[in-house]
Amino acid sequence: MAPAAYRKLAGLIAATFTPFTPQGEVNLSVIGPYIDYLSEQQGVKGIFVNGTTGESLSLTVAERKILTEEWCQKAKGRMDHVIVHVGCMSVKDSQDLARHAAQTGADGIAVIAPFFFKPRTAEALREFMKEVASAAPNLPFYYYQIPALTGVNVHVRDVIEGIEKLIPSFRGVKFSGCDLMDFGQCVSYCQADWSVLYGVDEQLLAALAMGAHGAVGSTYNYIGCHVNKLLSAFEKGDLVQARAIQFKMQELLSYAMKLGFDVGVNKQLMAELSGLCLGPPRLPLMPCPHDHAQLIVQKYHSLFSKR
Ligand SMILES: CC(=O)N[C@H](C=O)[C@@H](O)[C@H](O)[C@H](O)CO
Ligand SMILES: CC(=O)C(=O)O
Repeated sequence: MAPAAYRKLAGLIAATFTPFTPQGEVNLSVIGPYIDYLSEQQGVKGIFVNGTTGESLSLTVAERKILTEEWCQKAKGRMDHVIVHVGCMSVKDSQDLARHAAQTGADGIAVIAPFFFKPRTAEALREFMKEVASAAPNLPFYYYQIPALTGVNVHVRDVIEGIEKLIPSFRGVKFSGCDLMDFGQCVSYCQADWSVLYGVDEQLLAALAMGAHGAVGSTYNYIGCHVNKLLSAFEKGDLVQARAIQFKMQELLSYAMKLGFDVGVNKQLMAELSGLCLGPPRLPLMPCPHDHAQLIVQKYHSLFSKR
């Protein structure tokens, strides 16, 4: 049964960073200003919290809960969607987080595949997700495929086969892989109220051509305003303009990747561009040296003139 307030996910969704104090504790006070920044400076109206970018697998369950509460509360009336990632290695922890997200008023939940004991088949993965979804049966549920990090490479098209019968709250996929054939097959299979969202920011345009309904990614935290222009150019059929923006994103990211680009560097980049105090990443990620982030900031400004 679809919840009364269900709105199909679309457009740009920023995968948020988790703010820490300089000592490495969760810093809730940054979340209000963070939402202001996304909404006012980037024109971003959706957030995906406690995901990869949010270092969720390095957080405790208790930390994930207080973060969910703060993001949901501060997003009220400001964001169209708050999706909470609740994936854990333990199905019990995931259920606990799913239940909590429902009580907190999240608009949806997502899970990655567990990756210590990996599901070896689509069926095992579906069963895991069914258990999690059943703890929050009225909350839209999304599968989050990110094979580069989980090592779970089951085709998403196989995962979603008949999934609506097993998980009535299933509403789509966040696809952070590069296999555009699998992606296209998901779009082609998906039901009218599902969303298939793409998560490899540097090749979003290809996924839009394949029918993506929207995008979830880390870079929309700081290039959301430009990528919104990419989306409208694509909608108008102006591929030349859409490509020009995509190529700039690619230039920024390939430059960053050559220097070394992980969530710690990405977090520092966001901090420098937004002025928000996001603090260091948590171990095993290492803090990003200031001059490293500065080089990427300079590249950003040379590619995207300030608005
Ligand atoms: C591995 C990873 O973090 N993927 C993110 C989303 O899933 C992306 O948003 C990337 O950060 C982005 O595409 C830059 O490579
Ligand atoms: C990028 C993304 O979606 C995540 O951080 O989970």
